[in-house]
Amino acid sequence: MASNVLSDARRIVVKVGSSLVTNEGRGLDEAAVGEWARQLAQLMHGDDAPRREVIMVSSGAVAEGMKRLGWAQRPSEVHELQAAAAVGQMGLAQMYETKLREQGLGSAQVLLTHADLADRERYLNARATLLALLRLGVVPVINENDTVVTDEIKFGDNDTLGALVANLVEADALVILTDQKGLYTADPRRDPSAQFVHEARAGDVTLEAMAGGAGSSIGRGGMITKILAAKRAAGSGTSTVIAWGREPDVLIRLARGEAIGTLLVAQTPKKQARKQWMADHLQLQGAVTVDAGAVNKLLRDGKSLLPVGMVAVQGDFARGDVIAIRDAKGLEVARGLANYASAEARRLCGKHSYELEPLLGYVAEHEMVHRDNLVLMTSA
Ligand SMILES: Nc1ncnc2c1ncn2[C@@H]1O[C@H](COP(=O)(O)OP(=O)(O)O)[C@@H](O)[C@H]1O
Ligand SMILES: N[C@@H](CCC(=O)OP(=O)(O)O)C(=O)O
Repeated sequence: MASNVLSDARRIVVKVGSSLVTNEGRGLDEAAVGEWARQLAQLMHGDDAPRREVIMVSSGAVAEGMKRLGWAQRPSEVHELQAAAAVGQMGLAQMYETKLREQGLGSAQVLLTHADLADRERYLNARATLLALLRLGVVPVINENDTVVTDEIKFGDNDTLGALVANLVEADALVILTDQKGLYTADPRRDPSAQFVHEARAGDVTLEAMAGGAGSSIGRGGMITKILAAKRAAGSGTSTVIAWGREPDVLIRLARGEAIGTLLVAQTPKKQARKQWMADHLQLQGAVTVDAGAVNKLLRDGKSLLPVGMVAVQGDFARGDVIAIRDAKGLEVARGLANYASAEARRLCGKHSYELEPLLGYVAEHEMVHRDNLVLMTSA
């Protein structure tokens, strides 16, 4: 049904997991990376098909660092993990550089944190740099900047990072290569009767119930983060394929339209880029709780959020920060740029527009969040 998703894709993000890259933690799998590099070269310079732009998102720094440091057990101490990532990332970068160069391709290492993408200026900077690299025919090889991340600024897993990168560059497809053939109705390591899922809609909540955590001690996210990544990527119109990284010619065959792996088709309308940026914030500075009338105005009428509909304010945020808008049950119905800082917002709860100036001594805007700066996170 949707076999043209990959064959039509011009800009592709390929994410590879730790267990593939490091041979289940035994050490960098140069042959596998060499294989992907060969396929990338064919996709990028192929004579038989339109040329593609490819970005790699590669895990494996922690697993490779542990191997190089002689650690059998994943450390629980965060700075040890970060040290392992710093050691392993050297090996990863070196290997990609060598294997891509053997294919006549340039490569570039890009290490990101969530804080880089949450800040609008740095986000636009990262986007411009990645697009410049693609124009130059260079393959960006991206990983999380594990050495400096704290809980507040981390993506957590590279499936999420892959989706955010796909949104950042408005990729046509996200290919997640892993150690399984794709998604099964249950974790095939635990349930031998699990059925293979060939195709589904990205964002279908029934998929989340099928997907479990990581099957090995090497991977981080497991299948659930891949399913959620597909849902996230669908926001920018990106469809996702989850496939086995050792499938012969996997990338080339996918690009030819062959149905391998699990295809998760993006069907949600593409969000405007700036709204997608807001939707992709993994951590927010704060939130406002609004009444049922305000929820209706936002979801059904596409209106701005006015202070009169606000009931409570949570967190500590500044004007211009992205904040969540929650209903009385705590469900995030929308998010957007705050026109007032949290201290002022607390004073504005339930107030009509004509009350704002006497209360504050000035009026910046009548809306707490203007509809142009607002993205819905749920449907009516
Ligand atoms: N429904 C499912 N279908 C396929 N794999 C699943 C499912 N639920 C859990 N898994 C597990 O997810 C693992 C892949 O995730 P992970 O180990 O994080 O890999 P990667 O390092 O490639 O990101 C598989 O090896 C499998 O055991
Ligand atoms: N940034 C980490 C990747 C963590 C991660 O998400 O791993 P995986 O589930 O194998 O994709 C690393 O390079 O070790």
